[in-house]
Amino acid sequence: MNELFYFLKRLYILSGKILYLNIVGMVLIGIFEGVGIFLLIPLIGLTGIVDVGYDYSSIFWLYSNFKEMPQTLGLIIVLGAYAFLIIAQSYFQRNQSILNAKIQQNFIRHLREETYNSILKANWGFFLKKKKTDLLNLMSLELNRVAGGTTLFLQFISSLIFTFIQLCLAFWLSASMTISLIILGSLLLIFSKTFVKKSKEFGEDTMLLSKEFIGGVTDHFNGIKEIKSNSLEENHINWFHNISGEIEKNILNIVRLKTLSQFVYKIVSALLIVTFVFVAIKVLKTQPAQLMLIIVIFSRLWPRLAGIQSNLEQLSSVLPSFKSFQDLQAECQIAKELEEENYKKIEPISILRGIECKHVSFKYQTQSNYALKKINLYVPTNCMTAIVGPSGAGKSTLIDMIMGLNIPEEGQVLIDGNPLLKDNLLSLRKSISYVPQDPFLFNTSIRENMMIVNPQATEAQMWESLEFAAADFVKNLPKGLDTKIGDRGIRLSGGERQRIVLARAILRNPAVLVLDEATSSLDTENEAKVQQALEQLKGKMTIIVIAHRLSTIRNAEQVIVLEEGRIVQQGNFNELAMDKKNVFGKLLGKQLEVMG
Ligand SMILES: Nc1ncnc2c1ncn2[C@@H]1O[C@H](COP(=O)(O)OP(=O)(O)OP(=O)(O)O)[C@@H](O)[C@H]1O
Repeated sequence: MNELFYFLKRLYILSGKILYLNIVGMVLIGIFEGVGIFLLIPLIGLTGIVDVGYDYSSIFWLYSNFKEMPQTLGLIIVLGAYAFLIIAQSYFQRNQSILNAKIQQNFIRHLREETYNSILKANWGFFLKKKKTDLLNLMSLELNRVAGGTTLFLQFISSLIFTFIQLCLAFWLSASMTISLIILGSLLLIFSKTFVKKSKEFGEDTMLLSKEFIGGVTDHFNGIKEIKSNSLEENHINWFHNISGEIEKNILNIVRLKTLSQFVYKIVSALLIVTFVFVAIKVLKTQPAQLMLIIVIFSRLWPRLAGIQSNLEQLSSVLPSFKSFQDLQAECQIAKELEEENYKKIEPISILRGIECKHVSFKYQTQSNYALKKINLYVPTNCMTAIVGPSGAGKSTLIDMIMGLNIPEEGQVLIDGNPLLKDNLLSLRKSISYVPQDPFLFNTSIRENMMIVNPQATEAQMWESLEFAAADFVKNLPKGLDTKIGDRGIRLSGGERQRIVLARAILRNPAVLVLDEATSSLDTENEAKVQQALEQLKGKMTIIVIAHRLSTIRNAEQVIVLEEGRIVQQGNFNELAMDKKNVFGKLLGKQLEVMG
């Protein structure tokens, strides 16, 4: 129940006054409904049309006045009063529904924004641990379940208030009968405990299944090319068939449980009512009018109690979703890169001398071996530094370390001699443009993709960057900069995508340009063009390049050679190339062999 109280607290903080207003509305509706029901029988009785066989003077002060009135007038007044109560109740009910929706939507919007913000503001370590599709599932399906849970929760409060008011009125009419009713109601709620527990278990299953479903389907659609080209459709269709079956089974289990609890609940209530009526007539010698009241009390209160019990079950099945939000928020809090108020003040850092790694070691949480071991490295400002080495040597890990994504386990990263800490981490990233091997483009126009990094960029600046990145093919597209490029830029070739992302990186005019295999998909001609462009940047920008194709780094002022997480060589391209026996010489030798 912890998570429920946590969300109740959040609901209270976020809704404030509106929640009080809603509760007042609930109380009013409860009173109108209660009064309406309890007045109906005695009021009709006092008009004399029906003999209820009971004198209500003791409880209804109006009774004696009405007795003197002509029957028709009395009836009109009584029915008018009843109609007024119904109208007032419906009016408040409508407003309360709107208030409920406002509270629910406000809460969900905050929860959605708050979770999204805290996810985006978490550090890189958080994303290395998390499955993206789990986050997607949480932000879509689970959020909807939490939204449903908030509605249930408000309904639950409303049922409790209604029950309380009805019980007060019933108590006023007959204390002994109401006490017996409360005892019976409590017995029923205790008996519902097993159902509530089982509902929670099914709720957990629902959450796991939807996680698996979203994860699987997203993976399949992301890898659709591999699926189609390797004829893997059958495997995936089978997987989908199985998970759909499990989802169906889970839903049916929930419905079975819900209907079973309702079924048992109704039978037990009927038996209790029968016993209660028997005891009321035979033991307590209750009068017929009071018996009528008992039936009214039962008929109104029992469905509400059944509602509370079913609300409890449904709420329990949503609790796992509440809990996963609570856990995620706690995880994000731990992984937070910077305090909220400092986010707005981030300015790009100016690096005057260079970035240094001093005795840096790093290990991924899931690995037993160190990905980087005792790295000592200096990246001078406005020079080109290349990082080379065999696959898995730790090149990308090192770049992620320099960008402040990976935090060293030992050693330090220094910017102009100052340690890279939480305070200057985001400022450093503001001055970096990073181009990965598999560049990411948004499903929109080239123009919008470029403006994401620099919303103030002029058309001329955009063309200049595109030209710089040898992406002048954009000129020949029928819609030029306004060409829509599809999901992740699917309507462009790999090389075209790389050039646009490179142009985008340049448009940001960064102090540091990081290229991780950023020209691997380019043909020789375009690669040469990019080489020339990078050459122009030398002396104006710090460039860090990872490249398997060693021709790309021919002009680098410094080459760092990594092997199994260690720097094994360091120096200028030509110097390193001379020694044919070392790692760099061998890498170069192999590439020349392949090229013939
Ligand atoms: N997210 C991760 N979680 C766990 N281990 C990782 C992760 N990323 C990389 N590694 C491991 O760290 C080591 C270095 O990987 P890294 O990607 O830095 O190598 P690389 O030199 O860039 O390789 P490549 O040239 O193939 O891209 C490898 O052993 C790899 O398996």
